[in-house]
Amino acid sequence: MHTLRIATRKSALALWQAEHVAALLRKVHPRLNVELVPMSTRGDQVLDQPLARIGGKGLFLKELEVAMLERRADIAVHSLKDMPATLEPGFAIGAILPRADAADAFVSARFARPGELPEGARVGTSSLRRAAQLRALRPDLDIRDLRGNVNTRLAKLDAGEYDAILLACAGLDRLGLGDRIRTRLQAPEWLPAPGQAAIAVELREGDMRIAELLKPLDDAETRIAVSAERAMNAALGGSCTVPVGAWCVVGERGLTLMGLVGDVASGQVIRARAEAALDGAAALGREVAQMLLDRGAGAFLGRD
Ligand SMILES: NCc1[nH]cc(CCC(=O)O)c1CC(=O)O
Repeated sequence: MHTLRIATRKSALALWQAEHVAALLRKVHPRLNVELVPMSTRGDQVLDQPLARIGGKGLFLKELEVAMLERRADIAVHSLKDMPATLEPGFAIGAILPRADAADAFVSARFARPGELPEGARVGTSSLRRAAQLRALRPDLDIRDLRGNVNTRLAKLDAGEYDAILLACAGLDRLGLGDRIRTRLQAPEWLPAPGQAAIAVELREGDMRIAELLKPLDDAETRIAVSAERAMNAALGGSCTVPVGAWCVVGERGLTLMGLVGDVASGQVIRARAEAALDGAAALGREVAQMLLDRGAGAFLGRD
């Protein structure tokens, strides 16, 4: 019997996502033996500095990719939003699972929505995108960095360090913590990160046997939506050190992509939106990126 090994980070959310992929693979390939290979990454170890400063998204992938190259694992499971715009050479995405709720969550014991927060209230988030959008809504708030996995962040809220925190709904829902969500912050007013709430399965490029095993897990609609969002992000420079939000709706007739670039310091947010046919995701992403640049987003991206 063949064994397929899944490299995963050790956080509760990462393990849930890897187990989810394992369960789906066992279901579509009943004779396949699927095992998890949990490991910790640089991104999990360095918790005392803002993510944007310590080198970005590749941090969460490196150890998992080394495991695949050394054949200690065959695939790796990631949150797509944590993956860089371009993968390391030799790796590819073999499947993108159907998307969960891509909204961000407003979590607080005392307040039901951002508008209810008293002046100067402390809000925790490690995401520049969330901080910029919140500042645009409420310039008076005291927005503070908040790192750590989902349970650590909730514990810091419960300990009274913050009046509210912002997280991804998908992560809370997956961990059975959806009842902590007071408001789901949704498009078009509030945009998620490109690829948020989608789970991606990475494999060694050219590994056709594994690619075939992964194919039944792929969701065409999610793949189209996130490719528009990621193309937009890539055209803007694709780094996680700038606040970029993107949300693509796949309708019967075509795609609608909304994008924004924000500035945490000034609380300014630049928005753009365009439509395209179902087969035009990548070009649509580049078009919305260009619209954002034409409206002055370059100044926020550190180039013009
Ligand atoms: N950056 C960590 C991370 N990566 C993916 C998710 C949520 C799950 C998802 O978007 O698929 C989270 C937690 C969060 O942002 O609150």
